[in-house]
Amino acid sequence: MRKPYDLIMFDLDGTLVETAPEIADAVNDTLRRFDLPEVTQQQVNDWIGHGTRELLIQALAFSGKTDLVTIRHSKSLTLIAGEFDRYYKRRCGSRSRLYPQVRETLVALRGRGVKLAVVTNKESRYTATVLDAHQLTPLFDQIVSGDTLPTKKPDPAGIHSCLTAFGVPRARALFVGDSSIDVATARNAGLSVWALPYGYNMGQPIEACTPDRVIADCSALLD
Ligand SMILES: O=C(O)COP(=O)(O)O
Repeated sequence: MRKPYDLIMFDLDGTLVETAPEIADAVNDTLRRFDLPEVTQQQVNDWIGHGTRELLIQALAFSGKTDLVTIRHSKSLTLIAGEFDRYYKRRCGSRSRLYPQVRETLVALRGRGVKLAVVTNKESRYTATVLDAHQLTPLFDQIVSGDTLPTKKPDPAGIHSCLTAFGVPRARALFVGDSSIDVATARNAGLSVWALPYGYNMGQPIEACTPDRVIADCSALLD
């Protein structure tokens, strides 16, 4: 069986799993708990990409009619983030779903001997919960979350750590994502990048960040 790449790295939110509905639920659980107005699903979609803590900070700033710096320095942020943590863990798996062709493609790629990794900005405790909720964990050889390394995407460190772990040269590796952050990460690592149009790209069409290919779904990785 043909093996076009030895290693394929995937973004998580908006690429493998549609996570935004339950993230919005957990954010709004938290806002209600602190008597703050709720935010919309579209706002949550557009805040995804920089990690879940950053998304919560955006929501608190919008809902509390204040700015991001004030929220970041607020004494209550630790308490609020702790409550969010509780709500999100409870919501994980409740309204998220795998995008079409994801599981079939991952299984088929593994069958061809391709190493598979997740490189996400989501914090590791949430990454693990989401992957476990969808029985995806055993399909990956390596998982790099937003707090695994000192830097997160678009820094290429996550990609570099996967290339090193499997001894794969850049030309034999591919990054697959849904956002300008993913495209920038791959470019920063000198890697090819394919993008999915159905995810979360901060309200912008994915074509705008010029990935090498836009694919309709993950099954294109098997062509
Ligand atoms: O948690 C986020 O905001 C982003 O996660 P992603 O890197 O998997 O898109």
